[in-house]
Amino acid sequence: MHDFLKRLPKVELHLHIEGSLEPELMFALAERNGVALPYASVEEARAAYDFTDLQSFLDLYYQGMSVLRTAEDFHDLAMDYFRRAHAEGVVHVEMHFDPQAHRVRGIELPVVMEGLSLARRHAERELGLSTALIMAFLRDRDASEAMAVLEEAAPYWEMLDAVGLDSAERGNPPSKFTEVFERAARLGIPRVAHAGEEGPPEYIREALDLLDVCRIDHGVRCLEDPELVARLRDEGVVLTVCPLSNVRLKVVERLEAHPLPQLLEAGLRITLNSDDPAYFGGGMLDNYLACQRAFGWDEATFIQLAGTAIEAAFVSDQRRLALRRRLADSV
Ligand code: HPA
Ligand SMILES: [Zn+2]
Repeated sequence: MHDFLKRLPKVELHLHIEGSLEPELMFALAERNGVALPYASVEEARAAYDFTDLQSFLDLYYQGMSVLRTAEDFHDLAMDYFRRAHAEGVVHVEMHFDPQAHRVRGIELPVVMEGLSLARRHAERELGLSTALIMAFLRDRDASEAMAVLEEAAPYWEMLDAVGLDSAERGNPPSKFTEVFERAARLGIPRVAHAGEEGPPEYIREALDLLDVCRIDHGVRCLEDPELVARLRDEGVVLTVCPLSNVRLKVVERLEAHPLPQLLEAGLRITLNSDDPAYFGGGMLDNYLACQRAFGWDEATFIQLAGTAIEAAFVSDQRRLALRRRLADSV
């Protein structure tokens, strides 16, 4: 099964590129940029990744990215991840990035865009890995700031495959960002949002009704609301589920207790993703393998999951056909 899951062409729809920063690269960039870290060693950093909830993770996540200062840093960050992903059979990556988390530390959007854009071109050329870019707004900051970032991104609108919504969910409902997402819609930019990770099912409804999203990131708490589940199924809304993330952030107690089997049983369109692989104990292959161990899924189930991700990806018709063919050829 390991060989099959490694070979399976996997498409990742939910990844925070800043959350792919492994402690080794964090230390290398800290040295390159003269940034002090609160850890004495790579091992100490890893040992600190012991989270009680989403906020306890976000505190370390925002601290970790302090080493990212130049376009080269962002390029190296993304290429480091793309190489690892490619090595484990990932063929397409859609990455969220958090411009506000960089702007508050004096790193402006053009620096981030230059580094990530270069890495995307390198990944395509060197690895045959296609990528998409999702500019995320931090929901625990003001909507006016998100709007300002969207306007500031005008030179890059055509490079954005979508805008997203992440960071601390509780107390920050999607409705806070209705105007920002309406503006993105008028610009023709697709929309996704984190909802129903720690927040209630109502946030998933709001994301659909007010933000007009085409995918829900996480969404696992939908099961608390049978009517919502029926709607998600009828409308074919794709959920980007992150199994190891949910365990590490204590959304579920352990993977065996994760509602993934119920979500599939309910007829929902489910995908598997790594979220923040450097912090949550593994990348795409680790997530697939962990699900195999926890749920005993057969090959057909993984082919279905990988296929759903291909159908929901922000890719051209031509690329989607190529990905479908890769999937068919791999099994
Ligand atoms: O898992 C997450 N949830 C919400 N916001 C995030 N930002 C990075 N990772 C996450
Ligand atoms: Zn996420």
